[in-house]
Amino acid sequence: MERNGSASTSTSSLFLDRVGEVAVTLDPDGLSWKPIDRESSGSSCLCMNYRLKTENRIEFSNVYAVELIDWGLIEDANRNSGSFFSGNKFEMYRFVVHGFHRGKTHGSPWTLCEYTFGHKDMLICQSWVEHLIASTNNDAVRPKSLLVFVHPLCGKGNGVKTWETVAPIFSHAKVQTEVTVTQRAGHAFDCIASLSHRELSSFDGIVAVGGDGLFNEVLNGLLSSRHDAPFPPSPQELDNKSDKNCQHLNNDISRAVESNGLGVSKCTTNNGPCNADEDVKVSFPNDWFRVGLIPAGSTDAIVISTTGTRDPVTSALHIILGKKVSLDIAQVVRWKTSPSSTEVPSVRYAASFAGYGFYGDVIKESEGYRWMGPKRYDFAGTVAFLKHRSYEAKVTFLKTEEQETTSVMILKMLLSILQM
Ligand SMILES: Nc1ncnc2c1ncn2[C@@H]1O[C@H](COP(=O)(O)OP(=O)(O)OP(=O)(O)O)[C@@H](O)[C@H]1O
Repeated sequence: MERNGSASTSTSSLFLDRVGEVAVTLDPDGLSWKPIDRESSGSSCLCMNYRLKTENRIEFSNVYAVELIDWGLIEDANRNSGSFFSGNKFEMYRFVVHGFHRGKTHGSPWTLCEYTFGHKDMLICQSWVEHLIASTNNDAVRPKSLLVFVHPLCGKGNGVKTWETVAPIFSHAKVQTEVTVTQRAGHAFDCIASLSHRELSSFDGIVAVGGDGLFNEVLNGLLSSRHDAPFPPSPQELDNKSDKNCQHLNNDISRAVESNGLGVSKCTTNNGPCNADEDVKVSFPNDWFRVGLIPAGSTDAIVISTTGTRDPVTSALHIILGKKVSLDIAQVVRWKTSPSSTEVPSVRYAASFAGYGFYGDVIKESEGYRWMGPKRYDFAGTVAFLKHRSYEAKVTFLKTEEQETTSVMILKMLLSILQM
């Protein structure tokens, strides 16, 4: 690798698979190469008097892995033409730059690409790999170890196949994955809920390969015992208190959330959580643990509202690059029905929607028709509709301390429309 005039740029002559010999240049933002056509120069191969053809380039922000691979073949674009590439000269040390092309708009899928470079000197290949890894790796944001749950029956039954398609992307990027193929509904929930804080903190995140239902299990498994915020006031409390008292209640809740330290894991280092078992407590939300979703379900509403496309490769790349997107989570609390009951309320979390009444019936009904694939929702919806049940609900809400926000105004308008 030769340094050019500028300290931040280096150039070497390497071989690029299916192209031939190229002059490769590394700059602060990416890697470019220009084919070297020695034949047309009519000079010896020691001379760098080459003709420049079209230039090619990949930005580091579009590289997800760089790997040194075995000694092996590099093909010339023109391998039957009897050019400088012949016989054993095809064999050399090689490294691969794994990248991708981003879609032009949000919601277009990202497509994979890879470039295999070679050189007869292994040290030169090694030096390129080291430089490229140093330029592309952002240890602070990329996950290193992930727990993966695959739902084999999701969508059209392609969960395992979907994982097999994206698994090589994780392995090229040296992201370790511990994979569980679910055996039953609730399997992922049970596994995650039963992990100790220490076990959970040994992973950078959890990935669901499936649909919204599996993601929901992952979310609930994570939050069921680790989101220790106080409960919102019960309907009874709301009924019994005046508006003013409710305001106090609301303030109490906010204070309790703050004093619980919600939002920070209690023991963290710059690189994430520390590992002294008794001191580790993983609580949510926090800014290091990730939850990812590789779409393979029937509706994939969560993926559509995040990456914008139902493409497993695009989601895998977002996860590997450590891309973050905030997701609103609703906490749904079902209160005890008898005033004397000492049972704690049952709590669930929802990421895409929480349904009561008709929606609940549709989902329950649709489970029996899973063999229909996504069409089961239309069928179950029609059946639930024809049953013509009615559902009772009362909606109450607390005002925030600030003046009424637009959303509260809209909610009020909606409520008054419903009451008409
Ligand atoms: N091995 C399994 N066998 C049966 N049910 C499972 C299994 N693993 C997970 N489940 C349950 O199946 C439900 C639906 O799964 P998932 O959301 O992955 O697929 P989907 O229903 O096809 O997609 P979507 O939710 O996007 O419509 C989940 O709520 C989950 O609890």
